[in-house]
Amino acid sequence: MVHSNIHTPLKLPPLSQPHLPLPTGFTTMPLLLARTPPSSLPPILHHHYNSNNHHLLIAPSQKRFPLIAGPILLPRRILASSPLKCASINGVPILNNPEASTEQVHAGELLQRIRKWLDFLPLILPGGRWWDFSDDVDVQLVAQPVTVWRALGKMWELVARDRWVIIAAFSALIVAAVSEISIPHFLTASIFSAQGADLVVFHRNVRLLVLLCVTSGICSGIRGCCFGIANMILVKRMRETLYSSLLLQDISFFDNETVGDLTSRLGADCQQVSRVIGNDLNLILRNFLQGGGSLIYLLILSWPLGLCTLVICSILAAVMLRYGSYQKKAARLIQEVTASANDVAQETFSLIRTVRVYGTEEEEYGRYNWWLGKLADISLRQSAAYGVWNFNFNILYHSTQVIAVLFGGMSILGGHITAEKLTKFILYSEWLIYSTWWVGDNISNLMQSVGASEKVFHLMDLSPSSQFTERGIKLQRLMGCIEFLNVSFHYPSRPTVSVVQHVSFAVHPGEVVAIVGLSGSGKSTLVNLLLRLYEPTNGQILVDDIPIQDLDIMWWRERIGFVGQEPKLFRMDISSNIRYGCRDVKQEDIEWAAKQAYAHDFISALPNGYGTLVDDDLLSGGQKQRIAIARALLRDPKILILDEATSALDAESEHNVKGVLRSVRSDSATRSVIVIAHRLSTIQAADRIVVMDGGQIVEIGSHRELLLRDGLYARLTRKQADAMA
Ligand SMILES: Nc1ncnc2c1ncn2[C@@H]1O[C@H](COP(=O)(O)OP(=O)(O)OP(=O)(O)O)[C@@H](O)[C@H]1O
Repeated sequence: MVHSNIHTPLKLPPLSQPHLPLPTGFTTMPLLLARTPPSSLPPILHHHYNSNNHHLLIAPSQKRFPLIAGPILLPRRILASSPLKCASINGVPILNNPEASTEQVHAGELLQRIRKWLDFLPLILPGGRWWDFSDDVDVQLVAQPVTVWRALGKMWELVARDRWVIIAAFSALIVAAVSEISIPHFLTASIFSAQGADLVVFHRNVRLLVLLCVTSGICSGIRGCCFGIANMILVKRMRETLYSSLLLQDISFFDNETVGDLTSRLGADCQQVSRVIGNDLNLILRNFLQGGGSLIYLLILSWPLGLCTLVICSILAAVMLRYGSYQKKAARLIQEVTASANDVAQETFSLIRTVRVYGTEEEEYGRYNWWLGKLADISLRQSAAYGVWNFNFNILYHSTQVIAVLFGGMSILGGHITAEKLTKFILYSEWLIYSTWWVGDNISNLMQSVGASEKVFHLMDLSPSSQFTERGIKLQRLMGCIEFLNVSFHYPSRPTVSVVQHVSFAVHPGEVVAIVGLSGSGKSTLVNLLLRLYEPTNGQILVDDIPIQDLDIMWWRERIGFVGQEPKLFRMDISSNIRYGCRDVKQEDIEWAAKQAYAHDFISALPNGYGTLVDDDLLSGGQKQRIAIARALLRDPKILILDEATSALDAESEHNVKGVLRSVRSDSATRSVIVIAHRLSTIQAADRIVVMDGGQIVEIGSHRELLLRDGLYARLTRKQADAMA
């Protein structure tokens, strides 16, 4: 009897969604399921999906494990050990056959396996689909492919300042290569002169041999050392250039990039590229010179034999080029997949508390493991390609030996060639083929490095944000008058969602203006625009009647004190955290700022006081806010922006801190303050309150005026009062 559970087709998650791990006991399922051709399965089916009632289990790749459609017989032991209740694949039911005997099941399994391998075989033949990376690695390759010449040109730009190292390295390389390639000639000549009892020639050859050995040894040492230095210079410059290029990007760039991905570019990708000069180019040139020298020597010795070897080497070169471009593609994918795996790890570790509290360690492991699987998948094909390449090399290498012995032997018998010449021929043909192999191997490594460099070069080439390149106005005296004039804005990453619409209001010098509104109404976005983290899409922001984009950005930001919603601390001591962004600050000033922010007492109670090393996790939310407030106050800013800056403080600390925010150190000056707060009780004393709703200003006035108007502000105040009651 056959039980079946037919369900509506399962909705498969899109490729970009996190991939859930297989439930326990299902790891072998894909192999067992491989039964019928994948006629009705869409290509995305190499994902597995797990919801409350369904388990959809699909082989990791349709291509390599040709899959299933139609009813599927599940062995009892799998059903027994699994949480499977019902299952279907694209609406096709998985059937459960509890009546099948163990022998039947085993025979079925064996048949399925044989069928699977038979299906699999044509795919792994040269040109088969198994080798193709295009349709089963769903990573986005953002960067345009880089040609080897362009990559080498970029690398040269980076090391050109220290060209003496490169020149020394190449000079040593040429001398060492010529010395090494001459050794077999004198070696053979010495042996045969000894055999011919020609003492003078023998001694001369031995002296030359010693000289060549010493020269090649010294030059190899210089070559290795200089290429190592060139490598170090290249990686250092590359990381410097990449890091500074990233630091100077617009904030919107970071909305689209992840931290894990960027750190992977700086780490793994730069390291991979570092091999280019020290290993790849060095060896390619050395072997190219030696191979070229051997070929000329062979053609001089015997041109028919030399031509035969040349033909074999040309075939080897053709295989090598194909292999090299395959490796380049694989390397490119490996870098992308590694970056994605890093991304997952970085996200998990930075949110480890959330992971622990929600007990999602297994899911996170599954997510990371999914990328590792992809990595292994690509590396597997890379290794297989290496095996095929080695196979070709071996065949071709031994063919030269056979040809040399066959034709050479016949020539000796015919008296056309001497035994000494044939020995030299075999030695040099071996050298030639090995050089070709090495050149091939190194070219493929070079291709891999170039493949890895694509995203790095793409990022290095990004122009810095115009904010850093344009010089703006520095005002003699800043009054602190800010005016938003019909400002509208949408985030570059969401061009269709207008976050701020036609906003107009002013903050006069010395005024405290509060911005309130429901969550997501655009309050922080207004602050982002004022800090010029983004530019308005419409309208203007004026500072003392000057458009904000005409001001020098560094000058402008130095005059603003900003405390954000969740202040972050650097992994430095507390003094350095407070001093962050301020130059020439004395310890007394730091302590003054800490006292103003009511942070001095708790800092003094720490084991090392102001010298205590902190990071983002070591202090409470309120303590971090107080340090951030001290940081802002230390600048004695003309404009102070507080975005929920006191939300984590207790009522007493908040009251105390609020008192000092308005006061400035220099008595003659005033400070304009913009406060964003959800706790409406904290902004009642503001000179004006701007009420936002859905990206628009709906009310402006003092606390009393707004209560009398009985609009959104009055409603929000009443609701908060009710909640407190
Ligand atoms: N970097 C960003 N990229 C795209 N959209 C964003 C970005 N930052 C914020 N948004 C969107 O802009 C809208 C307004 O966000 P904003 O942070 O300004 O609201 P808010 O009023 O400050 O909210 P809250 O009171 O919760 O802090 C929200 O819909 C948010 O999803």
